[in-house]
Amino acid sequence: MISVDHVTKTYGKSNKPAVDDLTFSIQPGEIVGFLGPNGAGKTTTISMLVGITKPDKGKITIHGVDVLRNPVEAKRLIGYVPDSTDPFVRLTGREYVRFMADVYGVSQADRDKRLPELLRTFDMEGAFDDRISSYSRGMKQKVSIIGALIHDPLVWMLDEPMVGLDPKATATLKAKMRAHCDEGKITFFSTHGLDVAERVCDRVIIIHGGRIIASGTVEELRNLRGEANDSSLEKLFLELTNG
Ligand SMILES: Nc1ncnc2c1ncn2[C@@H]1O[C@H](COP(=O)(O)OP(=O)(O)OP(=O)(O)O)[C@@H](O)[C@H]1O
Repeated sequence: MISVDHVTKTYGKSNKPAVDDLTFSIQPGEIVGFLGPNGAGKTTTISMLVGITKPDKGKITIHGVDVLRNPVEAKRLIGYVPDSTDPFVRLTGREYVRFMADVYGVSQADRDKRLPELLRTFDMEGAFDDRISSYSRGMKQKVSIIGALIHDPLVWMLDEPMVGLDPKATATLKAKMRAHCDEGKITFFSTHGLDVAERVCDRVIIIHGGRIIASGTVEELRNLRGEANDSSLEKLFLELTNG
């Protein structure tokens, strides 16, 4: 389970928190979509969940491990796809994934087992020895995903993972997310793709101005708004975020 308990973060001298008293939990087996307009606080939240950004207040635990007190143990549980792979452009795809496998202490046997399958499913066999700087946006995203999954983490934290992916890769990722969570594991991902969120998520959390404004299944959000059964997540989202 992921537990986020009254977490607040204000950057620098800003007088407005980027994330303001956030509380939510995610249960094993759930795919949870994190939605919100630009600047709502999604990346800041994910960055705190993976232990990169330190909250000013509050507590985050991943399967009972406190992200601030036991950062290394917490990071072992997480596969993180950041919203940018830019720092790694000088490496080849293979060097980057090897680096990630080294960081997480993945055995050679596990690499040999997982890597061919990941390369095949994301169609990256041909370009794996090219430099990341030569990759398209979608190929960068795929290599970032492969690097995040090479240690077979229990919890996937994906910051806008579908950006740049073609329809086949998007479908592949969605299927992998479902299979992962059907084993009782967790996927938490941010997205602006409301159609994708509606189809793949067990639950969505909507953040606006650093605060959660809605959380639940699409069905529950419809009931909350008194909407008809065929009301889309896009319609609900626009209504909720327009005040
Ligand atoms: N490093 C930073 N320093 C100062 N302010 C920041 C920093 N990162 C984010 N912010 C501010 O915090 C707020 C939340 O930003 P964040 O990137 O978390 O939003 P987001 O929901 O991920 O947005 P988007 O959908 O555009 O990616 C914004 O007002 C942003 O300007």
